[in-house]
Amino acid sequence: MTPRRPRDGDPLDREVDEALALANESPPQGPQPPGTESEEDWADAALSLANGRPAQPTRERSPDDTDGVREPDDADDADDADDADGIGGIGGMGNTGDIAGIADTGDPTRTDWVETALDLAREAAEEPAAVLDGQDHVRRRPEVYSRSRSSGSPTSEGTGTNGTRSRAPAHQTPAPHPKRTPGAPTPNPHPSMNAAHRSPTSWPDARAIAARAAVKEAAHAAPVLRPLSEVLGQVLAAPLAALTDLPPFDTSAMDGWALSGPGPWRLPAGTEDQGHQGILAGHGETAPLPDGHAVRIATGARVPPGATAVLRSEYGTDAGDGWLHASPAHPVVLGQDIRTRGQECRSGDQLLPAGTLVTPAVLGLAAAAGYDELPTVRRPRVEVLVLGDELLTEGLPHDGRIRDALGPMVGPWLRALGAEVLGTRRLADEADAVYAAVAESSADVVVTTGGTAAGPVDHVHPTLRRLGAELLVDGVAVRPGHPMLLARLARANRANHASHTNRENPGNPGNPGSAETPGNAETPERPSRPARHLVGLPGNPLAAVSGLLTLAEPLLRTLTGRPAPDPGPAPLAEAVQGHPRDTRLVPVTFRQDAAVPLRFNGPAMLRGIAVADGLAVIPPGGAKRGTEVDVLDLPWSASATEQPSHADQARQRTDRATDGEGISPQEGPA
Ligand SMILES: Nc1nc2c(c(=O)[nH]1)N[C@H]1C(S)=C(S)[C@@H](COP(=O)(O)OP(=O)(O)OC[C@H]3O[C@@H](n4cnc5c(N)ncnc54)[C@H](O)[C@@H]3O)O[C@H]1N2
Ligand code: MOO
Repeated sequence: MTPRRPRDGDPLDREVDEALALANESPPQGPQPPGTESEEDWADAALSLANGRPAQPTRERSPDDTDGVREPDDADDADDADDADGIGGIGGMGNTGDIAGIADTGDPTRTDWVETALDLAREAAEEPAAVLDGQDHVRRRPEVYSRSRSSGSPTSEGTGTNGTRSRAPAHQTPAPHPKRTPGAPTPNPHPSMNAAHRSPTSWPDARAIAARAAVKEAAHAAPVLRPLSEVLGQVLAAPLAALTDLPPFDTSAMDGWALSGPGPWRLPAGTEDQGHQGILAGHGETAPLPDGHAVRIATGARVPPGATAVLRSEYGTDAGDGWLHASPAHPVVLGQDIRTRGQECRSGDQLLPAGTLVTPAVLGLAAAAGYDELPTVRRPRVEVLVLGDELLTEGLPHDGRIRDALGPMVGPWLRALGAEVLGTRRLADEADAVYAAVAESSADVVVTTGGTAAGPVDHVHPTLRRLGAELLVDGVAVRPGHPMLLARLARANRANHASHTNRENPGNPGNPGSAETPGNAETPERPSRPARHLVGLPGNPLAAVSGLLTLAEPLLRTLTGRPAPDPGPAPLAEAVQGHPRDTRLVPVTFRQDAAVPLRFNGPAMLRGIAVADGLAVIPPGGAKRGTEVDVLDLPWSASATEQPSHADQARQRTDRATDGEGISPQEGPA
């Protein structure tokens, strides 16, 4: 749907993109160009490469490699397979040991920029540079460029060998592009729809903007009181305070006898029969137990007044003579196996903070603590609009058409993030259809898929212009997913929007109607009531996942009242190549606490994310093996359902332990 053409953007981006597009299409030929002198020349280096002249230094060629073109069976191909676009970009960054046959050039800065240009080239390629054969073995398709590598790439953590650059830690704004003026302002986080060009927002900034975008709307949303059976997966709108002591009365922790004082103990007359049930759970208060007496009791039964301990049935002997004896191996300790009233909480104690995700365990605790209903944050209502004429909803791909992978995925993903999904609609690639669907949606958040780029049938931007939307994020410096966007829209108002219909000029993106410049289009509605938001996810499926985690997750987190997750750093099991300027999100799985990057991580692929535990945040420039990187949880991964953050939980666990809570020492191990 989106033709490859230079995007509107800063001239450097265009230059590089053009070079990279060429690099993927032109086999290298001819002599090598002279080495470039500085990082400033990196785009030129990319262009040189694109024009078929491998930049200095070159890969050391094996004796049988005479053509300079990498063939599938070139000596280093096997080791390099993971680096192929879409199949990894993993396992080589700054680690010459991973790459056989690469010369050490002694000019790391120079080589780095060549390297990064080549990485960009691979990333820009529509097809992965490796393919699967029928046996699921990765084979390399012939490369169209030669590459070089040096030891100590300066894109790696630290300063490399020349001390000129250091890797930005995760969650920090990436280092400015070398061609940007040092000290120049960072990209406007609220770029105008009319801006001459759109600078991508840094990935951490994009997440922060998305988290702040709906603060007002979240504050306006009144909590909803709902029965326990309906609130699983929602978020507590108020702290959960105990409505009762827990346990509400002194309770026997074991089946056995309630005792009073030291033994032996006299049993009630007529209880020699072992079938006698004694005090059962669920019974009201019983008569006081006199000193020196015992009575049979069941687990969970109310301990009679005067009882000083419970003796487990296996630790006592009823000889049938009316006396109970404790086994000498198990002397009775005062209070043993009695759960005292209020051991877990006193009425009024705060059990859980507002913002807690309602899990099955929370439902259980709430019920135990006396709740029939819970106050929860109103779930934001979300509508998913899937754009793309090429999409099929069933059967096998045919005639250039493919299955819609996002329709079945995005709604459930948003639901897992706490949204109420009103529905998923598939729309034709028609400007008016997209406009009408967005304009008339009653959802708090409209999530579109596809159509975010600048192709002839990419209708998201034109629709936002027609609606006078405010673009909060318009492109993010993240791979995949960089065309993602976040906009603020006025509330749907059918009468108002009807008057807008047919007034746009979708073919003229330079003539938009915008909140900032009314005049070319309708005067935008300025929201006097809570706004709604639109998240535009790119059409490439993994790029859409990137948009879900970058923009939808923080936006919905605010709207659902959840605390920010703790991404939890993990060491990388393998080096991961980075993008020179953008953050990369790479599916990973955990093995022995290390994040193992998964292959099949290309923008159009879901095979990696389908088996992933999370997405590793690879800072611009890449990350070496062993580097601690943040890993974003997927909404269904175990830690994502823990609320609040891991760190807070650990702190709370410590607090509880030091409060002496947990299993009472008297109760002993079960
Ligand atoms: N000239 C440029 N072209 C493109 C750029 C760019 O910077 N300059 N960026 C590329 C990137 S990166 C992405 S991502 C896509 C984003 O494009 P759109 O959001 O407009 O998405 P589409 O063009 O509609 O689709 C892209 C791709 O994804 C497939 N797709 C779309 N929807 C689905 C779906 N529901 N299920 C499965 N696959 C889907 C679609 O068929 C295309 O192959 O733009 C690039 N172009
Ligand atoms: O690679 Mo695009 O970044 O697929 O979003």
